[in-house]
Amino acid sequence: MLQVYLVRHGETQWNAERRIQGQSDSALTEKGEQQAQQVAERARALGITHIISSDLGRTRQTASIIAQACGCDVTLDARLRELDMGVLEQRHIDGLTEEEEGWRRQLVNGTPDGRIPDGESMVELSERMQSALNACLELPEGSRPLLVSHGMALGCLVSTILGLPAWAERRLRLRNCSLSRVDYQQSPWLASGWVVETAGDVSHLDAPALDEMQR
Ligand SMILES: O=C(O)[C@@H](CO)OP(=O)(O)O
Repeated sequence: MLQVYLVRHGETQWNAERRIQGQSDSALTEKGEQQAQQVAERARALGITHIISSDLGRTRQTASIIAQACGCDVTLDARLRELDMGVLEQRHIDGLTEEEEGWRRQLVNGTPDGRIPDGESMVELSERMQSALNACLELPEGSRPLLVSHGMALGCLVSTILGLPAWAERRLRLRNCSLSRVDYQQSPWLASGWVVETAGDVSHLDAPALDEMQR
C-alpha cells in the first residue's frame, strides 16, 4: 500500500507577522528552520525515498533541509503551491477592510466559486492538489514519498479525501512542519482510493508553532 507523507513548511516571517502569503513568499524564521530540522529527523527515520515540493521559496527551503537528512533529491511541482490569494497577498490579516475580509471569508463559507479578486477558488486548489497526489501512484513499487506544501493547500487536500467540501479546509489545524499521512488502498470491502491515516501530527516538534488564530 502506498503511503504518502505530507508536510507543511516551517514558520516564515510573514506567518509570524500574520501577513497573507499565498503565492507570494517570505523566508523561514530561525524557529521555522529548527522545525524543518525536527521534521527532517522524523522523515529520515520513516525511510522517505522521494521528496516532492511546491516551488515556492518557503517550501523549497524546508524541503532541502529534509532532503539533506534523507539523502534524496527534491522534485519541484507547482501544483503543490499555496492558494493564489490575489489582491490580498502580502497584506496583514488585521488590516483588512470589511469588504476585503468578506472576500477572504468567501473561501471558507461555502460561497460557490468564492475567491479573492485575481485569486483562485478552493475547488481549483483541490483539483491541482489531488492531481499532484495522484502522480505519486506512478512512482516505483516500494517508494515512500513526502510532499512539502502549504496550510490551505494540504488542508483542502485532506478535507476532500475525507469527503468534505474543498472549503472545509479550516476545520483542520495543520501547523508549520506538522506531518500528515494518506494511504492509497484498494479493497473490495473498505473505501478504495485515498484514506487519511493521520493529520497534523506535531509530536516531533519541541514547541509546536501557533496557528494563525493563536498568534
Ligand atoms: O499563505 C499563507 O499565508 C498561509 C495560509 O495558511 O499559507 P502557508 O503559510 O502554509 O504557506
